[in-house]
Amino acid sequence: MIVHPELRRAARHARRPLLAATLLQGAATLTHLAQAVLLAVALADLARADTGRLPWLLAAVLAVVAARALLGTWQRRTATRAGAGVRVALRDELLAHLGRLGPAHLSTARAGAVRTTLVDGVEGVDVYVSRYLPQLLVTLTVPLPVLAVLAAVEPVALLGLVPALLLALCGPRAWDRLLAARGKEHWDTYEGLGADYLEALQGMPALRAAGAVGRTRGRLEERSAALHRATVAKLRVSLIDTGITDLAIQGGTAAAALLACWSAVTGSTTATGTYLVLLLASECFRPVRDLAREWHAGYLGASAADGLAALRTAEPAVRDTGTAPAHWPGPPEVRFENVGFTYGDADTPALHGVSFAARAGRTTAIVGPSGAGKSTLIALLLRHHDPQEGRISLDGRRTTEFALDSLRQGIAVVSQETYLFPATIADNLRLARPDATDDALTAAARAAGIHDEIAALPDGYATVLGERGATLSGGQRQRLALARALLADAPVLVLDEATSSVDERREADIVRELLNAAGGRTVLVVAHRLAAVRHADRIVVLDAGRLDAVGEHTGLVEAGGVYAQLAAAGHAHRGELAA
Ligand SMILES: Nc1ncnc2c1ncn2[C@@H]1O[C@H](COP(=O)(O)OP(=O)(O)OP(=O)(O)O)[C@@H](O)[C@H]1O
Repeated sequence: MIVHPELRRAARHARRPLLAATLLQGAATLTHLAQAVLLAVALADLARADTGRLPWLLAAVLAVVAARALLGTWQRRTATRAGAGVRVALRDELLAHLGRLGPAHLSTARAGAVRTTLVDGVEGVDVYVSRYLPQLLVTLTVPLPVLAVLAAVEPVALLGLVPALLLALCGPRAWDRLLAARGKEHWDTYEGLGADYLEALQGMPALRAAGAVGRTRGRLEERSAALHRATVAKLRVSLIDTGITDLAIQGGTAAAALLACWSAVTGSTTATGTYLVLLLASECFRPVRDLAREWHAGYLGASAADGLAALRTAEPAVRDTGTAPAHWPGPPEVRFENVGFTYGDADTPALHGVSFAARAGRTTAIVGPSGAGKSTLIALLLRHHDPQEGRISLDGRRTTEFALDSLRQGIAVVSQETYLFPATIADNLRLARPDATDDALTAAARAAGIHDEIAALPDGYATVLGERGATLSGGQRQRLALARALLADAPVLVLDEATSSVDERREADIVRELLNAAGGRTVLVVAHRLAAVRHADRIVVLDAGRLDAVGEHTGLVEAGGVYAQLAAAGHAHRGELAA
């Protein structure tokens, strides 16, 4: 008997169709009982050589069989609807929660494992709800009225049936804990294997470059073998479960038959009573047999239940308690005041006492050596985390006061990692604004310096991109992502290493064009290469999590601090490349 609080909770999403499916299942089971009663009466008549009622009885049996076929079809349809309802509601709920968890969650959880839970885990719950649960409810209720009928006909038959029923239903419970542990082990291995495969596929270029494809294949084979072992271990325990149930069913039916025969021999029961006991004894166990048949369906859902519960109850890194809409009359000023932040159990803070303002409608560049805290600053602005010290505000209002969705919609981000979906270029652009006109698409693409290349493609904006935008070069993908951000028309635009895949001269041009196109927005540009930021209205220099300086290009170079070192390193690098 497989029950899990998470599965009970999921079933609530489709209470009505589930109730209907259970009632129909019960009705279909009752047709077996009716059939048994009719056949018992017919056999008793035959034994007495009384054939007067026989045609009617046989016609009634046929009607019952037809009714069962109808009820069965109706039940399957209703159960499928219940399962689909649960599946859709559960996925909606989990996806909405994943949205609240944000990218911070995926920096600790493995994407492949989350995918397995969302796809296979939810499918498992669907099957549990649509097949196992109705049968479980029927199994717990139907044998009781059958036993009551048998008690009226031949009470002595209960001596064989009741202990056997109790053994069939309660015996396997002794193994429940072990079975649950094996199920969890199996699910964890399955989830891990899914994550391994996804990471191996996504990281194939890096694995090839490092000559590690063979080693990875070996590891995946080991993981597959571990999954096989977990499956066999699970099946071994389940065989004990099935064995006990079968033993009880066979033993109970045989005992009831023997007792019925004994009653017939001693003459304490009528012929009809004896046939009734013989046929109903078997029907008494039918729901238990049917439940055993659906066991696998139930087990799949139960194995996934812990993973689903973990994902559903995962705590987001930030609380969405703000209510203010992120709408401003003009582009807002973004202000960081004494911001301090330390990741999880890191020893040193990623940011410490950082204060500066990105002026409204202007471009502010954030530069600094690797690990200086630039990306962390942007993550805090987007509230992927909240700072432990200080405050970040937009036009004087703390980021925590805005509704999270609204805040994130108000800030368009183009990061180093662009994601393009396997769809047309136009569809990828319209992700940002579904109602954008073709002219708006072209204008954004022009500003991002990608229009001419799109127009030169045989299908232009209707070109279908490969998986993760694979049919475009890295630089083209980044510029397409830039166009998408421009189209979003958010008052704040963040370019986080957004042009790092573009060559340096092109980068400076694109950034200049972009800043023209982004006119009227507050822009924050994070870049390694200073060519991309030298024309910014203001440059913020970070070093090891602290603010080193704020100024504009010439002044900062003359001041001779970290910025001047970065500029010198850039010159040296260009020199090396030219040599
Ligand atoms: N998810 C994380 N968990 C723990 N520490 C982190 C995490 N992300 C960044 N850090 C640490 O925080 C510090 C700042 O990192 P951050 O990525 O913000 O720097 P950055 O200036 O953007 O670097 P880069 O230019 O190399 O991208 C670094 O010491 C880094 O190791």
